[in-house]
Amino acid sequence: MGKLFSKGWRKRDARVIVLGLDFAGKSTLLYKLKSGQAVETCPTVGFNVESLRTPCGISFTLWDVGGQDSLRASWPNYLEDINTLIFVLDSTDTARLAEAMAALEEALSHPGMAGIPVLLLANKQDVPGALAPAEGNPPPVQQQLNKLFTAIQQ
Ligand SMILES: Nc1nc2c(ncn2[C@@H]2O[C@H](COP(=O)(O)OP(=O)(O)OP(=O)(O)O)[C@@H](O)[C@H]2O)c(=O)[nH]1
Ligand SMILES: [Mg+2]
Repeated sequence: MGKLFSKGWRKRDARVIVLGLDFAGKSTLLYKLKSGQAVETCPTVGFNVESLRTPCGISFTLWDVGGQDSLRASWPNYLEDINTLIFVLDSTDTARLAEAMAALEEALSHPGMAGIPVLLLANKQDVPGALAPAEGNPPPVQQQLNKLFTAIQQ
């Protein structure tokens, strides 16, 4: 341990990346976690980043990356050396569910994602008509995920 410190080693905060299609609610989540309040957002061009600390004292850096179609080509750049991926899904946007799953699949195929925990956040559950996590038989989101994880394991 002494050797590590003498070489200038320092524990860095966990790096958490938030991805998802445009309008999914990523920036809203970031600023809600940062300030505890709902803030008005604009579409993100590039990224927003904030340092956060959990109530039990764990520090982490949350990177919120723009989700517009034209920005998704840059996502791989954010997936190097990360600790967790949060993928935000707009549960009201059934028309783009397949597109969201394809974007998640693409992100998961990045070599840096091997062994990295992923949280899929089904956002906007307050909106009437939002896809519920257990809706349908099997639920549409679960169905898409099953397909996705089967494809990844092959
Ligand atoms: N009803 C409801 N609206 C939400 C929720 N989360 C976000 N929104 C709204 O969804 C819209 C888009 O939110 P953003 O946080 O800007 O979306 P984003 O994922 O950052 O979008 P990009 O930056 O374009 O990738 C805004 O009008 C938010 O107020 C939620 O949980 N419920
Ligand atoms: Mg945003």
